[in-house]
Amino acid sequence: MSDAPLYAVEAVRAVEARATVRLGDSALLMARAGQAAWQALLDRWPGARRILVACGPGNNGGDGYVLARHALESGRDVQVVRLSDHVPCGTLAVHAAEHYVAAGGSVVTWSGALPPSDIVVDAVFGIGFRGAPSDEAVALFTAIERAKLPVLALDVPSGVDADTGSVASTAIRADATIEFLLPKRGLVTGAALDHVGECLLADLGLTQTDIASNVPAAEWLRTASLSARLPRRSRESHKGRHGRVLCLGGDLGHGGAILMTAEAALRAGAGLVDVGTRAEHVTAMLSRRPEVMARRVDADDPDLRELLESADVVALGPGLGQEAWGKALFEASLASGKPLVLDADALNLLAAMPQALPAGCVLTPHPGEAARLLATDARALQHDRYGAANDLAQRYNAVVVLKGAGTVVASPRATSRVIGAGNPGMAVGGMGDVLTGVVASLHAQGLSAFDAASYGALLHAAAGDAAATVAGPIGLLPSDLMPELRRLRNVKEGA
Ligand SMILES: NC(=O)C1=CN([C@@H]2O[C@H](COP(=O)(O)OP(=O)(O)OC[C@H]3O[C@@H](n4cnc5c(N)ncnc54)[C@H](O)[C@@H]3O)[C@@H](O)[C@H]2O)[C@@H](O)CC1
Ligand SMILES: [K+]
Repeated sequence: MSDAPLYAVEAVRAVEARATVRLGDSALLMARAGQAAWQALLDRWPGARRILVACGPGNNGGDGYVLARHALESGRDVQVVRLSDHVPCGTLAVHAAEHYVAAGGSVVTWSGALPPSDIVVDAVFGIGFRGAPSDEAVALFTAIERAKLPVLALDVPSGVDADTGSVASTAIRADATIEFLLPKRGLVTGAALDHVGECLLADLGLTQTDIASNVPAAEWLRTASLSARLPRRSRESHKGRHGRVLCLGGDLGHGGAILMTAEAALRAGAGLVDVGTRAEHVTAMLSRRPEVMARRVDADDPDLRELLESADVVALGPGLGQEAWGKALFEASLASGKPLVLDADALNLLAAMPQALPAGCVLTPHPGEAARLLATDARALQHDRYGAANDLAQRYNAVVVLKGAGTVVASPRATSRVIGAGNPGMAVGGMGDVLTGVVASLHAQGLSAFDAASYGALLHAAAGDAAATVAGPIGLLPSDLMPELRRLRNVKEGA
């Protein structure tokens, strides 16, 4: 799969309105949605005989009634279940329900137990879902989950906010979700990823004119497009042409962090990599990775100034600590005016001492660090990852890589990007140190801060996916990514 534009719900509604006018029939999109969903169900679960369709009150429920009618007309045993207050409202949903009943379909009000079935179709809420589900809806969602049947969600798994990716306390977990019209940005990041299952798209016959002026809210980056985005090398190149990265960090007890950053910078193609760290770590680093130029640095050290001067990009933060030594390195780096990639304790120091950053900086916070920078809490921040990443990018006039499932990369001046790769095995200490090195490396090799952050995050996630294929995601180590970074960095465009 290649990169794809993603849309906000407001844009989806505008496009729907334009397509409806063009088609001259307000019911046609719903008819196509229900038909496409029925076809998707047949393709994936051809043996399903007993089909349970949970229908809500809005047009998502309307899509469910259309699917139910197709299933009925195909000779399946169909049951629509709805909550007592989920009587269809709105002309389209009312007509779809009437049509289903006229074809001989039955509807039962949910009484606390699910009728026997082979598959559940979730048509309770779509893009119109807001707030929290009622107690009755929570009980229905819980019963569906406990039934352990395959679930096909129509447009959006009910309980998920298609705009922000925020998930209600209880929400449908689908095996597959068939989105209608356009892919929605909320379904590819954060907690939503645990609910969508396989994502399918039915564009319902949209034309480019329907989409027209609706700009995408985000761009979804996929591994397949990675090789085309990375800098190439000419045959007559030399080490001075591929950027010099200075990695600063590794306070006592944390020397491994900055070594992983440095090694990742090399594996991602930087020509020269220096490390400024504690004297105690230098010998160990040189014996483990002699290609790294490791030196002791201290505050007000002429060596530190010299290192900063010769660097193209500074990777600052892994294992830095927040004591006097770390603070001195942090302050010297900011004063140098060099482009910085700030991670870990460099972000914590920035949160404690907010200040303007030099041009071309990248921040790589996990949700906890981002929450500290925005003076909020991580749970609240996770309810709107796009909003949080954008707020940070504006506040610091820097590129922001908000890590976590569906990493969001925001720039103060461009449409956000979301990483469509990565796996839960990457949730382990040290992965962020590797990411910092990769981003700094690509930045030093000439990519802009935004491209280095985006394609660096994609390269890192793709390397994590490749490494996880060896023996599964659990137990994956950051060092396992190193050979994969190298391999992916050398994949030829189009290969
Ligand atoms: N927008 C489009 O482009 C198209 C939309 N279609 C379908 O229509 C859906 C959107 O329809 P609607 O705008 O009617 O919205 P939904 O059907 O998603 O949900 C809105 C209904 O749910 C209720 N509701 C929302 N949050 C609730 C909560 N927390 N507790 C209880 N009730 C709640 C609302 O009061 C309203 O009755 C799409 O997701 C899609 O499935 C399709 O028919 C085809 C085209
Ligand atoms: K749904």
